[in-house]
Amino acid sequence: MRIVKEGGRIGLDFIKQLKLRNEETNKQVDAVVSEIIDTVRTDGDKALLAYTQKFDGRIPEKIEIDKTEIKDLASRCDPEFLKALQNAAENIRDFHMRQKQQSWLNTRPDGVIMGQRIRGLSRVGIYVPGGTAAYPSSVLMNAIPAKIAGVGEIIMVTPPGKGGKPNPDILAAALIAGVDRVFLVGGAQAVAALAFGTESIPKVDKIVGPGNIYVATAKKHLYGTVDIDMIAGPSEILIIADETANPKFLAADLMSQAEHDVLASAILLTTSEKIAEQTVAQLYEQMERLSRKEIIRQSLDRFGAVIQCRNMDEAVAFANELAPEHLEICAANPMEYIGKINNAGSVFLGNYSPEPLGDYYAGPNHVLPTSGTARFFSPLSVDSFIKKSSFIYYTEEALQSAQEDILRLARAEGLTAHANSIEVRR
Ligand SMILES: NC(=O)c1ccc[n+]([C@@H]2O[C@H](COP(=O)([O-])OP(=O)(O)OC[C@H]3O[C@@H](n4cnc5c(N)ncnc54)[C@H](O)[C@@H]3O)[C@@H](O)[C@H]2O)c1
Ligand SMILES: N[C@H](CO)Cc1c[nH]c[nH+]1
Ligand SMILES: [Zn+2]
Repeated sequence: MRIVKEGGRIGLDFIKQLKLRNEETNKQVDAVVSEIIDTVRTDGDKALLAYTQKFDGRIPEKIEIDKTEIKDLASRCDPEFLKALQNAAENIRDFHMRQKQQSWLNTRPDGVIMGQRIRGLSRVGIYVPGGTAAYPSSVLMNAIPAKIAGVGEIIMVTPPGKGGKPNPDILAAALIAGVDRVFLVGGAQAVAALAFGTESIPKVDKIVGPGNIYVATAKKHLYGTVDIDMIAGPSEILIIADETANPKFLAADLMSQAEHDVLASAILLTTSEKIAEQTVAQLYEQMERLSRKEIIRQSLDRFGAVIQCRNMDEAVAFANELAPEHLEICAANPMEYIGKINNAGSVFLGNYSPEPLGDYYAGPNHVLPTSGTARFFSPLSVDSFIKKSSFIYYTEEALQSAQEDILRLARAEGLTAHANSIEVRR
C-alpha cells in the first residue's frame, strides 16, 4: 500500500500515474483476447469449449442449462438466501422502474403528428462473472433492468462452477430476474460467442455486464459487431475522508473492493494524517481475518494508495480526475459534496452507506464504468436496453407551407434529387 503524504502537484501526479494503472497489462491482454475472438468466430462451439478447458480448467457437463434443471437446482438453495435475494430484487426493481421512459407523440394544430417510440432490444447477452467468485447479485443487476425495458430474450453466460456444474445460487437469481436461457461459459470466449453466435449460443444485439480484464477487453474489441453497455472491468473504490471518519470503516470498505481481483484498485484520499495512519493500521489488522487476503494484499500493493490532501476541495478535484467506479464520501457533512462530484459511477454518502450496500441491496445498479470511463459512461440502467425510433406525419398543406425552406436547404447541399422529391408533390 503506497502512502503519499503530500497533496498539490505531487499528489496530482501520483493520481495521474494511478490512472495508467493497467496500461501494460492491457497490451498483453489485447493480444490474447484478439486470438480468442478470431478463433471463436471461425470455429464456434469447438473453440468455445477448448478455451473453457484451457482457462477455467474444466468444461461444462452441458453447455446450456434447461428451464427444468434451473428450477430444480434453484429450489435447493438455502431459503434464507432466497429471501435475501428476493428482497434485493425488489429494491433493484423499485429503483429501475423509475428509469423507465415512455414513448410520446405530439400533434400540432396544422395536423402534423410526430413522436418517438421506445422499445426493448430483441435479444441481449448478459455476462455474469464467475471466475474467482460467483455473483448472483450481478444476475439481478443485469437482468432486472433488461426485463423492465421489455427485452425480448435475455441470454445469460457465466463460467462453469466446480466440476463443470452450474452454481445453484446463480440459477436462483436467474429465475427471480426472468433470464430466458443460461449457458455455462465465461471469459472472452463467451463474449465472442454472444457476438457472432455459435452452434449452441444465439447471436445477440447487445452484450452487457461486468467481468475481469479479459471480459472487459473482449467487449471493447467487439463493439461494432454488437452494441455494448460500457467497460465494466476490475472493481475500484475511492474514499474521501475528513478527520471525522472512522478508520475501521474506511479500511473495511477499501478491502471490500480489493478482494474482487488482483487488478482491483482501492484508494483513500484524506485531509487528516491521523486518519491516514490509523486506516493503514486497520487494513493490516482486518486483512488477517479475511478469506481472500492474498488477493487483497496483491491488489493493495499494486493499485492501492493513501493520499493525504491539503483540503477537501483538493480531494474532490483528485476524485474528479480519477473518475472512480465507486466513490465514498465519509465526512461531517457528506451532502455538501454531492454537487461537486462530476465523475463517478456511484456515490456513497456518509458513514453508514458502505459500498457493499450498493453491491447487493440498496437498488442502484452495481454494473458501473471503471478505469476512468465514468467520465463518459453511465451505470447500467433501463436505458441500456432500449432503442428509440421517431416518426413523422405531414399533411399536404403542412408540406406546402414548409416546401420553400426545404428546397433551399436541399439546393444548398447540391442534392437535386432531394429537392425533386419535394417538387413532384407541389
Ligand atoms: N465493474 C463492475 O461493475 C463489476 C461488477 C462485478 C464484478 N466486477 C469485476 O468482475 C471481475 C470478476 O472476475 P472473475 O475473474 O472472478 O470472473 P470473470 O467471469 O470475469 O472471468 C473469469 C473468466 O476469465 C477467463 N480467464 C481467466 N484467466 C484467463 C487468462 N489467463 N487468459 C484468458 N482468459 C482467462 C476464464 O475464461 C474465466 O472463465 C472482477 O474483476 C470484479 O472486480 C466488476
Ligand atoms: N463491487 C462489484 C462492482 O465493482 C459488484 C459486486 C457484486 N458482488 C459483490 N460486489
Ligand atoms: Zn463488490
